[in-house]
Amino acid sequence: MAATPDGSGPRLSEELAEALRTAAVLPRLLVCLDFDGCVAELVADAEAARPVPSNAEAIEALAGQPGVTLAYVSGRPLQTLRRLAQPPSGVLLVGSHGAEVDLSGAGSAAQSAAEALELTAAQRHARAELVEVFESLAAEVEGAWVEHKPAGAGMHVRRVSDADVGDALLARAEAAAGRVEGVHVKAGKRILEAVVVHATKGEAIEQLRVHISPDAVLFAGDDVTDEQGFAVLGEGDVGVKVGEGPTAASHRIPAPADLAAVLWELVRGRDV
Ligand SMILES: O=P(O)(O)OC[C@H]1O[C@H](O[C@H]2O[C@H](CO)[C@@H](O)[C@H](O)[C@H]2O)[C@H](O)[C@@H](O)[C@@H]1O
Repeated sequence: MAATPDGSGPRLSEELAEALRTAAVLPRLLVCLDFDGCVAELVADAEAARPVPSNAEAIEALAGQPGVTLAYVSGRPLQTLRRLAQPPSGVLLVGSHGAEVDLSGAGSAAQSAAEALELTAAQRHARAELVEVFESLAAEVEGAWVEHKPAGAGMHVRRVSDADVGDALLARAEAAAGRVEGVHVKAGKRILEAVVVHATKGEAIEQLRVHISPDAVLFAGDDVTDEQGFAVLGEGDVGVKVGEGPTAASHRIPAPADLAAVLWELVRGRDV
């Protein structure tokens, strides 16, 4: 059953509901959301990922609240994030784990080429080498594919039928990326990303905090890279880990379908 504006549907822990009610009444609230595995379910075809409909509805409602700023903080390239998430206007966008930022709040409206990530000659060279090496490794394993990203490349193995074969490919990709100068590696869910620009979700959230000056920050995410986001949260902030696994987040919900209940709790809290 999907979460609804009146609070029926999935139930949150009392601790999380209380933390949300406390945050909801503050004058300025910054709500940062990871995309894949948080707003959208994880799917085999990365291009098919879309917000869970009840999450999209709650995001629309929360984004329209005075004093609330919503931001997607994602590993997706900015343009892909905009196309797949279809954010309402006013929503800020952070892509490529923080390497790409759109603070215009233009929502899903198309942006100019001016926002393209600028790489140095050395970074361009390293990125090209990464893409080439990853493509040749992926060609050896059925189902593996390489996502070409502005700051690097991602080796995907979700479609590799044998998990051990996928894991072995991720290990080979990590070793190969380690041999390319200036490359940072990020492990994710059935993906190994290698990037030529240093950026973390923690730094991105701190940048948004300076930009917005909120009284509290909520960050929800599901992946290993989201832990750097949870790490920069402080007293009065709310961290929500989606799904299982170790986390520094103070609260947890079982799945992306439960995120709407979190967002509606904030909407209701601001209405009182
Ligand atoms: O920070 P996020 O918004 O969570 O983005 C992280 C990566 O998400 C995408 O990959 C993941 O989702 C895919 C679609 O569900 C799934 O097929 C894949 O296995 C996951 O790792 C995306 O493709 C990456 O570029 C993002 O960095």
